Amino acid sequence: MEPGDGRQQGGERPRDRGDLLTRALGIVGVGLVGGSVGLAARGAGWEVVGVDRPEVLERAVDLGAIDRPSTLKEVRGTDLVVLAAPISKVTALISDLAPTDALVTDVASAKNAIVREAEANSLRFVGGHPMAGSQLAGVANAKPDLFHGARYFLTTTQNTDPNDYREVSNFVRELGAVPTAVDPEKHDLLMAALSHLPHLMAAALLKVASDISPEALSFAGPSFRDLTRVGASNPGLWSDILAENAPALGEALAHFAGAMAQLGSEIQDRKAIENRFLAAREAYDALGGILVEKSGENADVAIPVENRPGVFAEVTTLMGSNGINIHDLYVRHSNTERAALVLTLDAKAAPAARALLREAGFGAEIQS
Ligand SMILES: NC(=O)c1ccc[n+]([C@@H]2O[C@H](COP(=O)([O-])OP(=O)(O)OC[C@H]3O[C@@H](n4cnc5c(N)ncnc54)[C@H](O)[C@@H]3O)[C@@H](O)[C@H]2O)c1
Ligand SMILES: O=C(O)C(=O)C[C@]1(C(=O)O)C=C[C@@H](O)C=C1
Repeated sequence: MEPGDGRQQGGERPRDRGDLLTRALGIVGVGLVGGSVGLAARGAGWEVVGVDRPEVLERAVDLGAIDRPSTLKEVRGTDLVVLAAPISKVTALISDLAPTDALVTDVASAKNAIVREAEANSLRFVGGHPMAGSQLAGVANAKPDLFHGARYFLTTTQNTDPNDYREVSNFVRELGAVPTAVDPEKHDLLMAALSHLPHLMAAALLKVASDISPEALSFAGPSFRDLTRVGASNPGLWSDILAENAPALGEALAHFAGAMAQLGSEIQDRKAIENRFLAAREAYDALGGILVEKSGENADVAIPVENRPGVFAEVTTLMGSNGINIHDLYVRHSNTERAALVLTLDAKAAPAARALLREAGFGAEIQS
């Protein structure tokens, strides 16, 4: 798409820099996620304008998350618009933004209703959702590398234009994330189980322990902390997300209640509980770590290592001292006695890395 090709309906390009290669990005809602998009996009050469409250935009300019403040009317003339306001505001923003020929995406944590609204307004729309974030809010907590290596869902429906999908997925790669196509309904079911239910569970666990006595929480160990970290999430954001995904979350909650009741009925049956934990461990092992996009140029090398201090440094030093660049690394089975350290390397360097690792006494396999 060329800038200035007559797409603007009620909007102007933010700035005519006489440079056809400068791409203009409009971000509506410059908070934690919108600000992180802005920082990453500016780093990738986009001109970024933002729409939010004046004090937020002032801060966003100071932090380098946007080039300058803008308006909803003006962002209609940008090449790409990212809606990054709270989820309950997104459907209204879509109808306020229409009509526009700009390509529009969003970052909201539930997709079905938003995608339907965009299609009803005939927007060029590809819904988005980065699987990265934090319990913090606001542009002050935005980070340019928030999306690095993260899965980034992009919704597809029978109405999705393949060229629009390609443009948005290229943008997602520029943010450092890995695009993953998903049907909006399936996305919401997955998120109910993988994100929304865990947030509710954290709130419930914190309540159960707090109800025992006021000081109960001060006795908590690592397992309770691991399970409840997201209980400290932004309350406004989460009441919004959960309400938006209520139908799918209802299903996940019913399933969870059934699973808890089943476990409760088996507590005295040691064999049954042992089998439940064996199944749980297998499921946990399948979680993996950060996502690395596989291309013909990269290969993963999996190295079984003991869970002991210094072992990762031994491996990374071995690679570094032999001029082998590690693009990414993650650990599988991180809570067991042994772990698998997985390195992503240039495919050409993988055989040499395997030989070096084996010489140094590590098992190492190349995975395609
Ligand atoms: N926080 C996370 O971990 C996370 C991760 C992935 C996706 N998301 C999604 O990202 C979106 C934003 O979340 P966040 O964590 O960045 O929240 P945030 O509170 O940090 O930022 C939201 C921003 O939107 C602004 N805003 C509110 N109403 C607006 C409107 N009508 N027009 C323009 N701006 C408006 C607010 O002033 C604020 O600056 C949500 O839809 C959420 O579902 C969040
Ligand atoms: O890391 C966190 O704190 C998150 O909650 C991130 C998290 C999640 O994994 O559930 C939360 C909401 C987003 O929609 C995507 C990712």
